[in-house]
Amino acid sequence: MLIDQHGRQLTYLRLAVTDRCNLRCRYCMPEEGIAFAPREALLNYDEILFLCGVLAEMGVTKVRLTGGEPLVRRDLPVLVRGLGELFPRLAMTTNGILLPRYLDELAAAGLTTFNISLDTLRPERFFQITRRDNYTETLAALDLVVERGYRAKVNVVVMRGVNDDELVDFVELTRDRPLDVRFIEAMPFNDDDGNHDVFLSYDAMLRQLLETYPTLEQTTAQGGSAVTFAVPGYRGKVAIIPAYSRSLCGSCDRLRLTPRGTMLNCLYSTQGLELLPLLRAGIPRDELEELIRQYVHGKYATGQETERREQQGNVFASMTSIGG
Ligand SMILES: Nc1nc2c(ncn2[C@@H]2O[C@H](COP(=O)(O)OP(=O)(O)OP(=O)(O)O)[C@@H](O)[C@H]2O)c(=O)[nH]1
Ligand SMILES: C[S@@+](CC[C@H](N)C(=O)[O-])C[C@H]1O[C@@H](n2cnc3c(N)ncnc32)[C@H](O)[C@@H]1O
Ligand code: SF4
Ligand code: SF4
Repeated sequence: MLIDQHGRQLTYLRLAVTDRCNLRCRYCMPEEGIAFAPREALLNYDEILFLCGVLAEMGVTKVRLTGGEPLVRRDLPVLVRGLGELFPRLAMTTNGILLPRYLDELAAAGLTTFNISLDTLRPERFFQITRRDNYTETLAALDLVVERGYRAKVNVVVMRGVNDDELVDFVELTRDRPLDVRFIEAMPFNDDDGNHDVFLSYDAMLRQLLETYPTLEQTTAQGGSAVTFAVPGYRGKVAIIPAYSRSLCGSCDRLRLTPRGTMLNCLYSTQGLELLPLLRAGIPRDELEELIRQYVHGKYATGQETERREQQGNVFASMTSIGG
């Protein structure tokens, strides 16, 4: 089992398979992109599956594919088939653009839970936020996933003065559809990303929701990445993710693997365990397991503590290097 020094068991791996993306969301990546990893700097599928086999034996039961945009990595369904043999729970976070093309193959491989990122329901605003013109495709992906009966969540990064006038429109999506709409705090990850300027806190979002929906009920105890609510009578749920406030760290069960093969024990970690060179040097499995065990054990109590102890200046050019 993977247990940290605070007694939390880590059972959930967020696997970022690429740092590339077909969008350029302003809160995530600079317009010109970043210095993307060349192919040889990425973990290949054999390496990913080997590592995942080790982690499955150490108690990881759930994997979420993320990125960058996971669906731009070539032959992704091949990887998903391999992961499907290792883990009972497989999920993906995606911008949806390529999802209709791969949905059947992914579902056959065991992937039936999709978090789709969509920050606005207005086409012209979609272009302003993502710098690309794919509103129709993203919406079509969401419709398709719901129509096929798969579990779907909609991720909305809320930005003050940009899309914070759309919270009610998003909640209304849950009236007749079994969707979770999740409002996410915009997380600053370096000094230049502009996310401080548009930040709207968990508390401010909740206040805004209660003005229109005074009967909003909290439906979960705190846990996972979100606090979940429901409007009585609506089919779906509404949630808020305190990505920056970090109020849910006490029950954190997450471990991350970056596209370049670095293990991170927190979203706010910058000094991870670099596994790619170790794998390529042929590290014996028992030594690898011991290193992972020690690294996980050192996980700090909160994201704030991780940030305080580890971050030195602008380390990440983009959220795509971490996977969110
Ligand atoms: N602070 C913090 N934020 C997180 C963490 N995991 C996810 N988030 C935030 O939540 C956003 C949405 O994450 P998703 O990729 O949809 O995954 P998830 O919320 O873990 O999804 P579930 O498995 O459905 O709970 C991310 O972009 C982050 O901003 C976490 O461990 N810590
Ligand atoms: C990095 S993306 C990768 C997966 C996929 N490309 C997508 O957008 O769904 C994962 C999640 O992180 C969120 N995200 C990216 N940058 C963020 C930021 N600065 N603050 C909060 N969430 C962010 C995205 O909205 C998305 O829901
Ligand atoms: S949030 Fe997702 S879709 Fe948007 S740029 Fe980042 S990786 Fe791409
Ligand atoms: S900030 Fe770090 S410790 Fe807190 S929930 Fe996120 S990954 Fe876990």
